[in-house]
Amino acid sequence: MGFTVHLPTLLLLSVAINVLIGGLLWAIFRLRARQHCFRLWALACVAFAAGSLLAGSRAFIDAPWVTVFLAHLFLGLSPLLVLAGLQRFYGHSARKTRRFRHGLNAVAVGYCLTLLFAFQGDPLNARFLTALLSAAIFSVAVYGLSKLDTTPSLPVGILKVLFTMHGVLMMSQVLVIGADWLGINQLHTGFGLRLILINHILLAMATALALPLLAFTQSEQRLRIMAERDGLTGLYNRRSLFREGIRAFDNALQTQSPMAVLMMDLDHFKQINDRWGHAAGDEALRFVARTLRKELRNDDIIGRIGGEEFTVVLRISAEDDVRIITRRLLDAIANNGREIQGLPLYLSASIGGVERANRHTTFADMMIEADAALYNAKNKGRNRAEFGNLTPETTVT
Ligand SMILES: Nc1nc2c(ncn2[C@@H]2O[C@H](COP(=O)(O)OP(=O)(O)OP(=O)(O)O)[C@@H](O)[C@H]2O)c(=O)[nH]1
Repeated sequence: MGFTVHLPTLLLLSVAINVLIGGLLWAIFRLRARQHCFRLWALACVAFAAGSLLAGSRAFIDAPWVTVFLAHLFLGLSPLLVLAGLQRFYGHSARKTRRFRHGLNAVAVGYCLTLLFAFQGDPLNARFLTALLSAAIFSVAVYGLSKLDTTPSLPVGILKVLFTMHGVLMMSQVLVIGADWLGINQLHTGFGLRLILINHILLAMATALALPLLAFTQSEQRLRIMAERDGLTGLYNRRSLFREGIRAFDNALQTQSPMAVLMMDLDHFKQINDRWGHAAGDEALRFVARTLRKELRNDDIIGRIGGEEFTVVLRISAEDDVRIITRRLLDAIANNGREIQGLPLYLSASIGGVERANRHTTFADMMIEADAALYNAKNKGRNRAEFGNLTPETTVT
């Protein structure tokens, strides 16, 4: 049983879908504080739809300037606009952006001029050029995406696959036409190109759908980060620190493994704010967050649970000595926090620590004890650590 696709139907479907997605992207552009990548992607969809429509009307209109030249102008412009949108979306530095935009403008003008001189009414010439340009653009896009160290990774992965397929398809088109010109084509050129065109239309639709997905997953992730993280330091906020702490506690309880909680409070922080201003205080808080990240392991849970109050949940092993870790933290803060951004802040902190023991039935029990130990450390003169009850019979070994 032969498989046939009615090309005009597919073409019309692609035009309709691209116009619809273009409209959706334009609406996102209007809604999202005029984020320009969406306008560029909307225009890319419309350019693709216009190009497809003009190219498809070749059967009815005998005007190569419209059905070949103009059609391919739109079809070539479409991937350029997608690339320009991606560049805007990931927002590089102003200088890089300017250079990139000049580069894209130069490629667009070069493409128009080459098309103008080369097409000579022959659709194959125009297809060859557009395919060559598209293959190059998709390769640049894949290269750019793979250089990005960004999340969410799923839509980026989808786009990379789609762009790679686009690139390979466009290169096949170049090769099929090239082979035909050289007279070494074993395939029926019309059939080969038709197959490529069908795949290209399907891929263009998939790409148009993947672009809003990229945007929505990114904003969803931003919202999650805003809900979970402390805006000033990027550490866990109070709520997520408790959530992660409870998870770690339950896990340690189940596996009967040790863990520790450290509650840290900066000393005389009010004086720093009063003397050097709130901005210097904020900088000091960021410095403490950086220090904690640097001194602790990646799987330790670090949060800012109040103004100048931090909490760390340590997943320790039996060999780890919490006192040594705690001393290291206090020393790092006191030694490196003498001067922050040229200001003599002389930061120091106090820590209340506790190791999980059989008397703890919940994470909150550990937090209460750590808090009491912190209170103790403050009372005993600050810049020191005090620990909860660590008697051998109650401590997990
Ligand atoms: N810059 C800055 N200051 C903050 C922030 N959150 C809380 N603070 C300040 O932190 C200070 C905390 O002061 P206190 O609770 O009196 O504690 P302290 O001065 O550190 O004294 P001790 O803890 O007893 O050593 C207050 O002045 C708050 O305004 C913040 O996000 N940024």
